[in-house]
Order: sequence, then C-alpha cells, then structure tokens
Amino acid sequence: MTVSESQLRERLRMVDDPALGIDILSLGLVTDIRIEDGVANITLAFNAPYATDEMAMGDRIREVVADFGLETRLSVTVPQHDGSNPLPGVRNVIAVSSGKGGVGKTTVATNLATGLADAGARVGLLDGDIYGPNVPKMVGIDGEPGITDDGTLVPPEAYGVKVISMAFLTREDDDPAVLRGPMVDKILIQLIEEVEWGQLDYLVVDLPPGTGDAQLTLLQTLPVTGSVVVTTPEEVAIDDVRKGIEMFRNHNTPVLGIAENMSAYHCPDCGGEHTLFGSGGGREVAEKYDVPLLEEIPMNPEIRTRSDDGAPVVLWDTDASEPFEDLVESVANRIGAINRADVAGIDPDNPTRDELTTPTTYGGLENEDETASASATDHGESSAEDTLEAEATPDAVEEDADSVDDGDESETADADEQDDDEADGETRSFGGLDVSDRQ
Ligand SMILES: Nc1ncnc2c1ncn2[C@@H]1O[C@H](COP(=O)(O)OP(=O)(O)OP(=O)(O)O)[C@@H](O)[C@H]1O
Repeated sequence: MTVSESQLRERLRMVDDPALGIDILSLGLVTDIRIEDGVANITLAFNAPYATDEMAMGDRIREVVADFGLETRLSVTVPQHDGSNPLPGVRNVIAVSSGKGGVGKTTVATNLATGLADAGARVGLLDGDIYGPNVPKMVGIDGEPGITDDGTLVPPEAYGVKVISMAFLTREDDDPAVLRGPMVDKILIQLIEEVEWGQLDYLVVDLPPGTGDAQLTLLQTLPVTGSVVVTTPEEVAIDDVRKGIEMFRNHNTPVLGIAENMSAYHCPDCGGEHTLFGSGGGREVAEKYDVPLLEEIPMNPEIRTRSDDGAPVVLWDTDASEPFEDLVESVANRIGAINRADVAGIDPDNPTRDELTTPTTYGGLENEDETASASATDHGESSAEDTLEAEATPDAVEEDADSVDDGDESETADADEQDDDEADGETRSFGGLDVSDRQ
C-alpha cells in the first residue's frame, strides 16, 4: 500500500497523550513526517527522556505506522531555552522542597536523582540545602569536585549522577546559620553557574527547607521546570506545604505534586500499620490545591540505613524501594506532561481542546524541510535530536552499587561510553534506549 505523508499524519490522531487526554496531532506534538524508502521518519516534541508515557506513545505510533506496512524512526526535537538560560545543556530542572526540615526532602531528592539515572537518564544533583548539605553522604561521595583551568567546578559522580553540594564549598567549621544573605546568594549562584554540568536530561535540586531568601534566589536563578513538595502527613507540616505551594505559584513554577513521606509504618512484629504522623494530610492538601499526590512513602528503617550507607534505597530491589521507583516514574511523566502542555499552549492540570492553537508550534509539518528548521531557529531554539528506538530496562543495581565504592572516581563504564558518544555526537545507548545527540 502506498501512503502519503498527510494520510499518515491524519492517522496519528489515533495516538492519545495519556496525561493530557488529547491526541498528539491536535496537541502539535508531531512536528515533522517524512516517508523515505519504506521508513516513516517522525519528529516529536517530547522532552522528558525515559518518561514511560513518552516511550508508550512511541510504541503506539509504531503500531499505527506498521498498519501501513512502514517501519518507524522517531526523532525528538527538543525546544532548548534561549541564551538567557544559565544552564543551556540542562533540559529539565526539578526542585525538591519542603515547608519544614527533617521530613525527608534530601532522601527524596537523592532517590529521585539516582532512580532517574538508573533508568538511563543523564542526571545532575545540586545540593542547595545550606543548612544541612547531606547529599554527598547519602550518595556515598567523600571526595571533592575537580576544578578546570578557568575555575569551573567538575562534579564528582555517584551512580552516574553528577553531584555538587554546599558541603564542598563550606568548611566544616563554617556555621551556615551565620552566613549572611548576600554570601548565601553568592555561593548558590556559584553552585549553579560555575559547574561543568554538561548535557543533562534532569537536574534535581535539593532546596533548603522553608520559603526564605535562599529558595527565592534559586527560583530566580534557575529555570525550574517543576517542583516536588515533600511533607509528612501531620497538620503542622501540611500548613507549611501551603506556603511552599504559594511560593512556587507566585514564581510561575509548576508544582509537579506532593510526595508524602513517613505516611505509615508497617510493623514487622505485629503485622499492623501505624500512622505515627497521622494520615491523609498529603492527599488533603493535594486536593485542595489541585496538584497530584505523587506518592505516599511509608516509614521504613531500610530507607534510613541505605541512605546512611550512601546507597539510596531506590537502587535496591526490595519492598522499601518500590515507592521511590513509582515516584521516579510519576515525576518523569509529570515533567513530560508539563513540557508537552507548554508546546500545545494549554494548562497541564486542566487540558481542554478549547485552548489549543494551530498545531505547528515549532515544527514544519505543512512546510517541508528547510522551513521546518528555519521555524525552529526563529524561536531561538537549538534543536537536539534524539532517537527513540527500544524499551528501557533499568540497569543492574549491583553494578551501580559497586561503583560507589570508588568514591569520587566512580564514573561507570556506561557513563564513560556516554561521554565518548556525546563528544563525537554518535548514538548513545543505555537501558535499551538509543539516543543520539547532535550538538
Ligand atoms: N520514609 C522514611 N523511613 C525511614 N526513615 C526515613 C524516611 N525518610 C527519611 N528518613 C530518614 O529521616 C532522616 C531525615 O531525612 P532527610 O535528611 O531526608 O530529611 P530532610 O527533610 O532533608 O532534612 P533537613 O531539613 O535536615 O535537610 C534521615 O535519617 C533519613 O534517612
């Protein structure tokens, strides 16, 4: 059967976006289609690498295309931010925040970062918690960053995650409580801008607890894609969550959702479930503010012992790791939904067809070849093209766990491979997914 590009394009209306509930063509997510030698080359405006929803849409597109007897090659053209972005190589910034201290914010940030890297993504972790920079300990780094000739910090790695922490820049005898505001700002900006982050799919930022000046500095300096708000379920913690959500909304930063930590304790002795900090607070506040409840993480001593050992629990295949695996998936999917809603010009929390504009946001479906790339350039977007080819499967935990023993020289073979590939712009492949960056 011969099929034209416009016929194939129309057929892609059969592929719905699972988060936004609208088909990908109407959303303007299909930015180019070309059929050559029995292969349908389709370009998509996706920007959440390894998000399961985006991989599922890729599979669905392949099925639809196969009905025409064609093979599929999917490219992802990512709108990169313009020149004012201090981190041009970073696709998504995820802020992890909490209204008050001690609720498990750093535990969530470290598990999120290492879990995303374990799925195959390129990840950085910025420990911006000036009052308790615990990230290096929780991921088992005791080395220090390297430094280039021009004074840029080179982050040490753990489990494939590039890590920078306040702990690297403040001496042990520095009392963060006495650091004055401008000094804190200076250090935070240095942590963001003077670091060799390279190309990252996700930069996870562990914010200090609360809603003070340090948080505002970070929000004003970083292009935050969305924030995860961590809380325990009790009333006083929930009151602080409200302030946090309002702070993000005042800065036009999407709230990815609530992670309720220490939700319940499953007692191994009596078999009962105890809600030490009450229950339902996270769900209540999520409903009130119309944001997703991303996960309810039970209290489990294994979560603490793994963190204390510098090997986040998400990397271990146990009962305690499951809520964090789910959280990683929900966060990546939510980031993807927010980016795709942005392309479509609609509200990710209330997507309706009424708000849709012409589906040619930055592609050139109607206008072939040169026009498509010219259109992307007009928007000040350099396009990185990724190729989705197969399903992702997480890397073996043990291999990653071994690599932490090497401390700050813990760059894994995978990461080495990845760096080489990036340098010459060839396809990089890990976790079963082929991705090629054209820089
Ligand atoms: N679900 C959980 N079950 C058991 N222990 C937990 C859980 N979540 C966190 N912890 C433990 O609670 C302690 C506090 O967690 P964490 O340091 O992540 O909190 P935080 O909100 O970042 O604190 P701070 O405000 O001091 O930075 C740590 O010892 C951590 O291992």
